[in-house]
Amino acid sequence: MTDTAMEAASLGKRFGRRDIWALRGCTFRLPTGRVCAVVGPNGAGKSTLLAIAAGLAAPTEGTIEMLGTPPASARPRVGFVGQDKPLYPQLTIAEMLRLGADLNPGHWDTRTAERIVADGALDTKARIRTLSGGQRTRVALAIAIAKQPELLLLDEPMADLDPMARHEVMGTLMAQAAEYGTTIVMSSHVMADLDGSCDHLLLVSNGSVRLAGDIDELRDAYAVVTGPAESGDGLAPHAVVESRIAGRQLTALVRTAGRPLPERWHADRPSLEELVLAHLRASQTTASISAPAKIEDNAA
Ligand SMILES: Nc1ncnc2c1ncn2[C@@H]1O[C@H](COP(=O)(O)OP(=O)(O)OP(=O)(O)O)[C@@H](O)[C@H]1O
Repeated sequence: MTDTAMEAASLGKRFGRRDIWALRGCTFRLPTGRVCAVVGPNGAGKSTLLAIAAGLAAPTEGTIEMLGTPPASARPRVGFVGQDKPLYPQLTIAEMLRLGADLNPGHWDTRTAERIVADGALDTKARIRTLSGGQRTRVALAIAIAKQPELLLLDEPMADLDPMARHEVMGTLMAQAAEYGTTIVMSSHVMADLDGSCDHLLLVSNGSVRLAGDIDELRDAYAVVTGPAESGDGLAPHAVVESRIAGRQLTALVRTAGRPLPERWHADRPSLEELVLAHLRASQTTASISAPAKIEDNAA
């Protein structure tokens, strides 16, 4: 047994021969038993990372291990739902679930699969090709979860779901994590889906990991500070990730790492969204970072 769900070292992926990298120099470690949000703008490299983790694409350079082994050998212990929700359109839902059972002998929980489908009020006689995007997502999730994986990789699982279905599916995922200790790694653009549900963050931008670690620890290590614009120099000992001036007031995200701030500054613990947005804006104007803003949870 390993306590590491996913570990990458200098991971890189280049598509084609052009010198354009979808991922480059990604080093991080994700412990088991966590619900990890993979966040980043369009084209950041999230899907590429999840496809490599699922064993569906090979890295160009560097290494990645899933549950202590290469992705291909971890596959029986990993459930993956990609953005395109690969299902057989000509099969009915019932036939699709039976196929899932046949492909996962000894690793299949029929009741869970049927419950997740029933929660969406789906008719199991309906053919996959007649389902909406959100209904397909539900069937794909039912299959991935019924496989009883140790690790679930989900690429934007909420994208096609309406707000009520989102809430309900997130509840199913959290129950799975709590009951079986399943590690969940999911990408999303919707911070509201992630805040309060995820306890670990992997922030990817331009193919690099900008921030990684336990969300509570990250929020403790940073502060949103406000104060008079002319006293901005007083922040100098701290790493300023991003700062903005509105009128006479300066607002900044700083990495305090527990060190006290000058008294004239008002400091608040950042929300997950504030942490993410400040790092993303800073990654687009790297000049505004006065010290390395990236902290690793536990760099290998
Ligand atoms: N099969 C491919 N061939 C060539 N380039 C690719 C391929 N797949 C991805 N890319 C490129 O790699 C980069 C990262 O893409 P990726 O799909 O991983 O981003 P993403 O973070 O998942 O984006 P989104 O949030 O829009 O889904 C993009 O520039 C994309 O154009």
